[in-house]
Amino acid sequence: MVSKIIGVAGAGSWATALSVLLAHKGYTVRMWSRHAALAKEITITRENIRYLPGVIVPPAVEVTVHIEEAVREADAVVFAVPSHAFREVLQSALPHLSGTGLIINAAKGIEEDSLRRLSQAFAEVAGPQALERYVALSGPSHAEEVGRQVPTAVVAASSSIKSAEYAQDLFMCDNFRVYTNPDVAGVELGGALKNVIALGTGIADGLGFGDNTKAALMTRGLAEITRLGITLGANPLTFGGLAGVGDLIVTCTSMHSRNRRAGMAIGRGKSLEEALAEVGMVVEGVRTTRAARRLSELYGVNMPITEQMHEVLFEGFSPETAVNKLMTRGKKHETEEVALAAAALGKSQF
Ligand SMILES: NC(=O)C1=CN([C@@H]2O[C@H](COP(=O)(O)OP(=O)(O)OC[C@H]3O[C@@H](n4cnc5c(N)ncnc54)[C@H](O)[C@@H]3O)[C@@H](O)[C@H]2O)C=CC1
Ligand SMILES: O=C(CO)COP(=O)(O)O
Repeated sequence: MVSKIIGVAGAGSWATALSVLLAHKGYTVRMWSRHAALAKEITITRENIRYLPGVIVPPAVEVTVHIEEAVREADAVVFAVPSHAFREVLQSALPHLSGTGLIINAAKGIEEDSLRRLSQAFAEVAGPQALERYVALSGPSHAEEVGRQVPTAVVAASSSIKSAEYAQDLFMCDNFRVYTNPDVAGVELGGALKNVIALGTGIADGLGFGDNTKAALMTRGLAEITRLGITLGANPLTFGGLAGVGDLIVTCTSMHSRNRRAGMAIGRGKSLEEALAEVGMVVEGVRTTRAARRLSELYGVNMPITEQMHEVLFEGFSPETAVNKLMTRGKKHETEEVALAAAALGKSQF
């Protein structure tokens, strides 16, 4: 059974692409924008020119500035706001949500202060019993391509297989294939941590390095993502899936990636602030670099690329110095540290 009215919290590129997809599937979509001007513009022009130009927004997508209107009658609500806004937006929506509808979170990040994954933030706000209605939607899926109906595959993760399958049915269509996965931690960590590596590959591109460098960063990036993930209780197999290596590939190589584009600007000599202004949309990897570095320290997980990203973004080191430090680290055995993390599996308190 699928729902007829879907609320969407957010009106950026991902919220718009998902709203369009859901409208094409025949649902009524109620999208919430915090900006009245944007809501009005989309309603009149049927296009989100600022965030997703060139994609027609069907009449079945209604735009409102009142979150209660977007979620009140909804059978399921999709959250597609930046991860740092998720908790706050959820809190404002919560009193108006039905007690039974599905909550699908499409944001990719880790809370910077609490170090919580977004399902953990959700449980704190809505109560742990509500987690069975929570689904994390992740995987390689740039809004610009989903908006053009380019074939795309993603993953819906939930502790409840029923909820994951409900989300699968909700989104699945000829050009949007949805897999389910019970490993919420792995799916959330894969989706968040790949953004740090994408900033790094962007910097490498901006510096004028080649494909060898990119492949090295992606592969060793996946190794450190997997190490942290395993330590935090994720299933190692998830990192070989769509929310792991799949999203890492697309974000590190795509011209659409906001994280990669911000990295490229930094590699070409721009400051972080200049790079963020140039991209003009949320660059999740910046906050996630801080969170991931703190998690790596807290849990004693070696994450050299994340460490260097932190030095470049926040400690004033040059990208060239970071590359040099990574290349001249002590000799390593390729799989040793992942094996150690796997051996410690089950010991995490997080
Ligand atoms: N753009 C994409 O292709 C994809 C994005 N995502 C994830 O979706 C989330 C949203 O990303 P985008 O749509 O790209 O961002 P965006 O920058 O295109 O849009 C962000 C939207 O959130 C609103 N917003 C910003 N701060 C807010 C706050 N404090 N409270 C409420 N609303 C706020 C903005 O006004 C805007 O409407 C991120 O976590 C991102 O990683 C996931 C998959 C694909
Ligand atoms: O997560 C994404 C694609 O799967 C979007 O990545 P960016 O935020 O870097 O554009």
